[in-house]
Amino acid sequence: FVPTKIQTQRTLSLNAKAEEVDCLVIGGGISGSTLAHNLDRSGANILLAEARDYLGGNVKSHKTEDGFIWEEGPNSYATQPSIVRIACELGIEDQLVFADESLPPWVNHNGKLHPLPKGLGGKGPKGQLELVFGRNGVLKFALVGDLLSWPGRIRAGIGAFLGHAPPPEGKEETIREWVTRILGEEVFLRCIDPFVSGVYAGNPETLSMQAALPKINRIERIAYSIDWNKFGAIFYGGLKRQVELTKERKADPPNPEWPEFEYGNPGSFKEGLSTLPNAIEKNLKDRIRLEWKVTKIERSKSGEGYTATFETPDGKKTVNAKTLVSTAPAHALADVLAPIMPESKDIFQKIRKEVDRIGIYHPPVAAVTVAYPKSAFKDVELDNGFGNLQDLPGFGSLNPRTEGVRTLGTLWSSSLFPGRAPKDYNLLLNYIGGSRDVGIKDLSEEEVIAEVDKGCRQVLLKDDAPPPKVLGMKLWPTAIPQYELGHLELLGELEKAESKLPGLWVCGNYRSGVAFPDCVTYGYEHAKVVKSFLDTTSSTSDAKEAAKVA
Ligand SMILES: Cc1cc2nc3c(=O)[nH]c(=O)nc-3n(C[C@H](O)[C@H](O)[C@H](O)COP(=O)(O)OP(=O)(O)OC[C@H]3O[C@@H](n4cnc5c(N)ncnc54)[C@H](O)[C@@H]3O)c2cc1C
Ligand SMILES: C=Cc1c2[nH]c(c1C)Cc1[nH]c(c(CCC(=O)O)c1C)Cc1[nH]c(c(C)c1CCC(=O)O)Cc1[nH]c(c(C)c1C=C)C2
Repeated sequence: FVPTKIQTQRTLSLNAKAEEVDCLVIGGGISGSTLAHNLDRSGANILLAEARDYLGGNVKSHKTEDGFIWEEGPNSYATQPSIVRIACELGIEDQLVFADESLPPWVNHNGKLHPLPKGLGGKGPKGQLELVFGRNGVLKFALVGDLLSWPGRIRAGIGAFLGHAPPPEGKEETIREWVTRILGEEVFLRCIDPFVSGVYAGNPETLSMQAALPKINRIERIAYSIDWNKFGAIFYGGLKRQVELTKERKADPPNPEWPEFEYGNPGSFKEGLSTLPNAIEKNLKDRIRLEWKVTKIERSKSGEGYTATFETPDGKKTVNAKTLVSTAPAHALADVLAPIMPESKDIFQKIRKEVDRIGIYHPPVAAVTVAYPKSAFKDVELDNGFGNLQDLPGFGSLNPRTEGVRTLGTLWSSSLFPGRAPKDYNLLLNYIGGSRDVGIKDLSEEEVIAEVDKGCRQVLLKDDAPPPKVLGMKLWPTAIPQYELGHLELLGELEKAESKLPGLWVCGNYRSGVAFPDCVTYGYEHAKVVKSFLDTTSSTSDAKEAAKVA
């Protein structure tokens, strides 16, 4: 119990210190920091508040004295114009590095590595037909090296070209249901299952096809919209999607002064991905509040805008903001938003029977970086003329869940970008855990590293390889949001609740896409939305003031 008088005094002293801003951005990951950067450039008076003591969220790069550069979270991005644009604005364009796009991702099948087809990240085996879908939704026509058996290829060919069962009416499909319906079980197990691990660390039996891989799902909808489920219907959908992509690119072409880049090419910065948030931090300086954790968001007492309360190393702080954007993860929000958005608990803590979850699930993933001498790698020639495994010619390797390797996948970091390891070493970033292996969070660091070392030996190393040089092991307890069945419905509810709160937006990678470039593009696009809102409301209040004076 606090006597009313003291309570009032405390409120007054808090109010006396409250900062006033045009836009308060909560969460300093890639979404929040790029949004703050763009708003600041537009002339808005902003504040960026982040719970941790650095900007970047799950992006964190390291450099060691003995010449390794490694990442605790994401390793690369598939290049989009938004990344090149922001790098130029921040003066870090000379730090951009792009990998050789012909480096394929490999899939481990029956103890042998097979290049993953073009469109799922790789260039694919030359001169062969593919039969899978690219992430951007473009259907490629190729048969995949010897990753698929002949019956598997025939089944996929029939499904793609001659016809398949129509989508079930009124029922949302999982990724597994969608792929097996169209292309068959083998394509699912050998191509799509590892691909889903390599993006969501997820479970294709609970991920929603429509929500998690929307561009691919759209191809089928386009094909069905022309009611032509015969030879070439999906082919037509793929072509139509390709035309749409070309139009999108032509509508917003890259600035000719920017460094040249290829859409979708894997990229980073010379000293790692943290170069981006570090440059934003340097630019925004006193507009950033680190170790500020938001605990409550309310309507401002004035009735205009919002008041956010933070726990900080200097005690409780409040900020009054005309507009407020949250980019904090979904699991951090239910209580914080409750005073202003009564629906928030229903949305962010919803019991979702269809997938046996509460709210939007973020599974644990451990990122373990290890290095082995090049001589420790198997001396075997890889398929399709890519060279010897000792040179690690590729993006990385993925382990389908049927292969008995606990590690989901290994990025061949020193092959992707030059200068990441001393010349006698190969640097490997392993991801282990995810929706289908949540037990990872209960292991000790040593146990996780031992599992990763075992996986590297199963796939890449000679029997007598020395123990690894361990550079880092980071457990992300809530790593990547899962776009599972019911996700789009949940986002619909959020949109409805948000529409009742003008000038407040609840955003993040659970809404605008999980990829690093999606977050950078979001920061660019959403700044326009906020700025336009600020401009409209300030011209309305100017008009009101003018009317009063008159
Ligand atoms: C292990 C891993 C590997 C990945 N690999 C890749 C990859 O190779 N390529 C790729 O494109 N993408 C990759 N991703 C995905 C991509 O990195 C993320 O989706 C992206 O970085 C998310 O950025 P964000 O700003 O939306 O969220 P976050 O990075 O989660 O940022 C949200 C921020 O909000 C802060 N916050 C939380 N609660 C509060 C609070 N109460 N008050 C204030 N602040 C709060 C957090 O501290 C955090 O900094 C990977 C992700 C992970 C986890
Ligand atoms: C095996 C586990 C994981 C690997 N990466 C991730 C996990 C969980 C996380 C991740 N990787 C990418 C994204 C963004 C996806 C997107 O929508 O673009 C996320 C969330 C990027 C990515 N991963 C692979 C490809 C081909 C791409 C796109 C290209 C790029 O960003 O440069 C495949 C892949 N992922 C992993 C490996 C080992 C691998 C292929 C060999 C690791």
